[in-house]
Amino acid sequence: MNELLNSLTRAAQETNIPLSNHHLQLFEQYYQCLLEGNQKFNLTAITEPLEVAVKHFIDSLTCLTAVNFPQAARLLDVGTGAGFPGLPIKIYRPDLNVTLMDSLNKRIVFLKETLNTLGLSNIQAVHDRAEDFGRRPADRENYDIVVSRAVARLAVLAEYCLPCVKPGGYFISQKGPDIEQEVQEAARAIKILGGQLTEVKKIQLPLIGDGRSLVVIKKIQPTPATYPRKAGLPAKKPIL
Ligand SMILES: C[S@@+](CC[C@H](N)C(=O)[O-])C[C@H]1O[C@@H](n2cnc3c(N)ncnc32)[C@H](O)[C@@H]1O
Repeated sequence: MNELLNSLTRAAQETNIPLSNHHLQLFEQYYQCLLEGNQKFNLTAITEPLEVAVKHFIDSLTCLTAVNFPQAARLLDVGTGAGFPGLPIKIYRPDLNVTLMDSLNKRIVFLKETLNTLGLSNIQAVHDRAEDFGRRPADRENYDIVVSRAVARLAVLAEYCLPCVKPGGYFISQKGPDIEQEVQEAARAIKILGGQLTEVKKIQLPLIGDGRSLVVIKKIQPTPATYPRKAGLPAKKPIL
């Protein structure tokens, strides 16, 4: 077995996320796309098989341990970059209807090529800014779950993501190990935008042991129509 599949299998066992041969085949294809795409699109500094298996693929799949993802749920990944965490989640759960969104078009071009290669259906890559996307009637409050990794501080990210979550749905923010201060700083934004902090789930990545946090926020009320504010404003003047 090659190094990627060997690492992925061991990491998945340790995390209690069983992977089928079909999953492994798709992850291997995705890895090849990442390596090839990296030369053209400059996608990620992480390219070693063990690191990609754990820090990209398994790290993405840990979102599935945060809340129940209902069958055929609509999932949005804000600032997906090279597809994390949305694409590994889709590989694992093909029943989900997934939208990968990013404001950088070259990442979307890469993702469209990759989705073609992997032959996945019910998944789309969309070029947009979160602030504009969240105001579109077709997308606003239309996702069961919104995920995001490494895009912005939580107070800013809440304004990017919560407007798209259906009331009753969840926003899962993937963060590093020391997140308490950032969560506190975002408390007002989360409340104003209609969210309620449910849990900060601590994760230890298998094989390498690095710590991560999943900040789980439930949407309990509709987001006021004034949010998200116009592009650039959430980052420039976060709700604090
Ligand atoms: C550091 S990368 C993280 C990519 C991926 N989520 C990951 O964890 O590997 C941040 C990504 O967020 C995107 N981004 C930043 N601000 C955004 C916004 N306002 N709307 C949509 N995408 C945004 C960037 O283009 C970039 O691809």
